Amino acid sequence: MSALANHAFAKMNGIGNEIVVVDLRDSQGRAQVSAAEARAVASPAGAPYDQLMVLQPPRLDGTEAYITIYNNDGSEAGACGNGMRCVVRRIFEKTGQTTATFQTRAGLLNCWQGPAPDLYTVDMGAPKFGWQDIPLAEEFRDTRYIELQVGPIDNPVLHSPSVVSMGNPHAVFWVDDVNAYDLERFGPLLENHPIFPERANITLAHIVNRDHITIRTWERGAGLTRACGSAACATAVAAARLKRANRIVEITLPGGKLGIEWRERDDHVLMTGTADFEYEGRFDPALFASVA
Ligand SMILES: N[C@H](CCC[C@H](N)C(=O)O)C(=O)O
Repeated sequence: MSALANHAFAKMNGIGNEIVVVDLRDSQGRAQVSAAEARAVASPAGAPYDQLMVLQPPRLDGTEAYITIYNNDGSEAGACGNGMRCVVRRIFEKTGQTTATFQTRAGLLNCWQGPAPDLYTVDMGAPKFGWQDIPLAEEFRDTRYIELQVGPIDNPVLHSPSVVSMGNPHAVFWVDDVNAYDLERFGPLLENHPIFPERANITLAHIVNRDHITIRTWERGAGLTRACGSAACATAVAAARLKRANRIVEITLPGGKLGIEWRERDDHVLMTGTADFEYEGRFDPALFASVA
């Protein structure tokens, strides 16, 4: 039987990024979730989400949990900033802690209570810029802009994105108005472009001024979302690398705003924002009847 059958979950959101948190740290035996189970949870009879955060028993001393992150198509996401803030809020409220370290595929993430009681900060680690790190299918020495476009060759609609890995692949297209493009149409084309062998999260970004950027993101494996925390980090870093923004910026997303700092001293990216609890539930075993 699925480890998720009858298991408790929390439905939350990180500025509108739909997140489900499942704590399997106490489960006897199998604490793994298959792609088919993750898709079943995302179905209308389950708890529809953009990302599912599964807490598994810690694998390293000093960490609270090993977290596996799923997109709603069942694929694994290396990183999820908004989901991390939701997990952090949940743990802090239960334990009274104000700091915690988690392990994910992208490495160790330190998290702490932010500068106000409703704010949570996640140290998302250092960005990576090498073409193999993102990864790209071919060599680009300079990833501040890469050659990639959609639309007519002589008059592309979108072109020359910056690419960054925040533990997951991001392409950031610089535009004057993030709402002027049909991201639902171009998002899937770019997400699945052969230049991205592991697909990519696709962001439109408008630099309002050196302290403020507006973005909209088409997420790999989840589609249009109201917020993507790692995309906010990727955008802040890419803009600073181009010397078009400061290392501390505010990012406005459709669902709210995030504070991002690309810290000079260690290259780490700190993301600060809210996390909202919506409801708790238990998964109906019937959801998993036909999945392995
Ligand atoms: N919403 C998430 C990112 C999910 C990324 C995922 N779509 C992928 O890389 O596959 C965030 O707040 O960072």
